[in-house]
Amino acid sequence: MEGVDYLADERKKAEFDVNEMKIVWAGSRHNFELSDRISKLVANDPGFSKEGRTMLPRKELFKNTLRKATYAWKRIIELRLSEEEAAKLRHFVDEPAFTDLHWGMFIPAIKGQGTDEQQKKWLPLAYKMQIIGCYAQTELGHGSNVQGLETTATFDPQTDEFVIHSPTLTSSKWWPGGLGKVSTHAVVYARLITNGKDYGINGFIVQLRSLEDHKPLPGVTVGDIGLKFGNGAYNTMDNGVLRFDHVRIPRDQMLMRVSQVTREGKYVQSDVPRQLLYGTMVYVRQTIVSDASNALSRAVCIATRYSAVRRQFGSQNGGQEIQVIDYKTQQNRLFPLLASAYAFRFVGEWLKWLYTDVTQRLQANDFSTLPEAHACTAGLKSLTTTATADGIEECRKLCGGHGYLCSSGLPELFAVYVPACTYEGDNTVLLLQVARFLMKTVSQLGSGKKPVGTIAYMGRIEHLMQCRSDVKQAKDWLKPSAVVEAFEARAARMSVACAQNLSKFDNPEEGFAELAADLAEAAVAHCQLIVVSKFIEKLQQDIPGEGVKQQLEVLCGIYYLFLLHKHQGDFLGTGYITSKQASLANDQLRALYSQLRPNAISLVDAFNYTDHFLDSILGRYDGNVYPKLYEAAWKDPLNQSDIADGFHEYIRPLLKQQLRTARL
Ligand SMILES: CCCCCCCCCCCCCCCC(=O)SCCNC(=O)CCNC(=O)[C@H](O)C(C)(C)COP(=O)(O)OP(=O)(O)OC[C@H]1O[C@@H](n2cnc3c(N)ncnc32)[C@H](O)[C@@H]1OP(=O)(O)O
Ligand SMILES: Cc1cc2nc3c(=O)[nH]c(=O)nc-3n(C[C@H](O)[C@H](O)[C@H](O)COP(=O)(O)OP(=O)(O)OC[C@H]3O[C@@H](n4cnc5c(N)ncnc54)[C@H](O)[C@@H]3O)c2cc1C
Repeated sequence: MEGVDYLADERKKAEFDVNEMKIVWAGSRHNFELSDRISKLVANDPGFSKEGRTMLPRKELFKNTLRKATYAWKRIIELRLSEEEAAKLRHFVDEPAFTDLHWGMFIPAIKGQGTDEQQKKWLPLAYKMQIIGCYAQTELGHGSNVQGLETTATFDPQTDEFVIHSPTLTSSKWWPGGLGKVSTHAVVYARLITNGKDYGINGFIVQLRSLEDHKPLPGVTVGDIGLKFGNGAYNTMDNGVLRFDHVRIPRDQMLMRVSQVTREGKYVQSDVPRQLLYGTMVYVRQTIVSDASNALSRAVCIATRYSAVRRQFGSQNGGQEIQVIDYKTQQNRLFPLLASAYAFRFVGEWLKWLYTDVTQRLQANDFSTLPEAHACTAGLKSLTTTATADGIEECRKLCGGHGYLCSSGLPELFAVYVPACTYEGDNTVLLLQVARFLMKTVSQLGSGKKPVGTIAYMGRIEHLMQCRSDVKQAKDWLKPSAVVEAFEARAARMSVACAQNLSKFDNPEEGFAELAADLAEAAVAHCQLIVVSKFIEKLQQDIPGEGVKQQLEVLCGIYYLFLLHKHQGDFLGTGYITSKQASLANDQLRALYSQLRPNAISLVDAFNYTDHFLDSILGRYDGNVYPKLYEAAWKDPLNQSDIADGFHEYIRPLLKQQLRTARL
């Protein structure tokens, strides 16, 4: 029945002010009002309908994305939206498109690595979308190993130009989003060669297509790399292949903030560290961490609502069966994901602050916090995307058979999200970057250099190596100091153990390679400590709204106790807790699940998602699942006729043959 709220009883159980929680989730009242207004604007505009998206063949799907992206731009201009509003609008349109890379990587690369003059020349064109750009770094042969890229940019002093060339098959650019069919320009990463010397990787702005007829320029070969995982999903994006045959560009299209080539061909390294070349990746990793909570909360919202609607077993005296959300096993799989969505939200907020801080310092030529910013963005990108991709898949399973239907929204969400574990740095490769940072920190302990920021706990290494948990009863696990010390001691001990093992090798690089799996685990422990600490710090702020802080305390407890339970081996193995204390943690975790249960639906309502954005029958706000699933099935193209296409060619002859066989 339309208009009935099947989840109304659940909503009545809430023990907190949902509207205030919406503001906490959004980060501020301003952010809430912005998201609320723009998400409704998109949801109410038929131009942004998602109807039938997963059924479209690739060419139509892609054209539909072009239409939507152009329509979004038209609305942005008509409504005179600010940059912030426009970004929100693209987010709620919810379809990966070339515009993600244009706004998310091409423009930031020019901003971060271009000189003032280069920014003045290129940014206005890009802001008006008079040129469309992408970020062309990865090649067929190398992605993670950026220093191994093979494309060359050789300076020709005769003409004051760079010659961009793809010398081998493996040097073909491969993967850049927006490259295949749309971009007119790219920031291309290539080996800078001048006076016969190779100075390593640098960025260059290269025009790829004519601004008149969109044909590839002479010497440029460009196309799409082919169909990717999942129906619809990331296939709305034209990830591309690109080859250069001695393509010439003016010298001033080398991005020259980090290093320059003079008119005479002299290479000049400015006092800016070379690592700034990787700055766009630091920026995007930070945005990916914020985005993880968006994706995970979507999946959790769907699975939580459906778990309250769905009933199986346990009917007594002809009464209703049990809501599957009341099974402790369901809670043990679902509630930690709900808690993780909130945890990632807050750590994302903090990371944004850290990134803004490091950017301001860089502008003032203070590069001291760059290594920590790199370690935090790399590590948290790895941690949150791995947990989110796994979490979306778990939510699909939590929805049983119906979760496997595209109309649940979960298969597409998973297919769109899962490459986040690979793009912008493979998650294992990134953990090893964190491990290098940790090993460097441990090796410098005692040198007088005081560890600061997220690594400050290492400054108390002597205490952390020998302290023991003083938890005596389950509720002691609710004390923030007990928890932070547990996570600090675990991370510190795992790092020190790795450092001790490394010191047994004559060649440190050989040791690092041999111990890589242990090092990655130490990096995970360090990153989990960051997330837990930032959640606890959030709770120390003044949080208005009846019951809001209490709910966040429950979520925070579930987040860290679930981690403690899952990684019990680390905590026990490093000797910080006893098995009795581990078991008390588990008792407390179960108690928290019971506290969360009546609030579960309202906690996902606090995400404030429209049905358009969720795009899930199982996650509908009103819980009206069964009639809508039934209705949707009949919209499948297979159901356009009672008799299937192909009946006369294939089914009928088969049946006839069986008839003949039967007669024999
Ligand atoms: C449904 C709706 C859809 C919308 C939703 C939108 C979502 C949002 C869109 C996203 C859409 C996808 C967009 C994908 C776009 C790509 O995927 S672009 C390509 C990204 N590629 C990568 O990330 C490659 C990964 N590899 C790397 O980052 C580096 O090469 C590695 C692994 C760090 C190795 O670097 P290396 O220089 O070879 O080696 P290393 O000696 O380890 O490092 C040298 C020094 O630099 C430092 N360093 C390394 N990296 C950095 C750095 N980044 N910063 C600072 N220092 C660094 C090291 O710490 C080291 O320092 P020291 O110890 O010497 O002091
Ligand atoms: C959907 C999508 C969009 C993308 N968009 C862009 C884009 O816009 N622009 C762009 O330039 N690129 C883009 N990429 C490319 C992406 O950045 C790379 O694929 C990514 O950086 C991983 O590199 P790789 O493919 O070389 O993986 P590989 O490094 O080949 O990884 C293969 C395996 O080897 C392991 N491995 C590699 N090195 C090490 C090591 N040192 N130690 C231990 N294990 C290791 C990895 O963990 C992994 O399991 C995109 C990729 C995808 C999937």
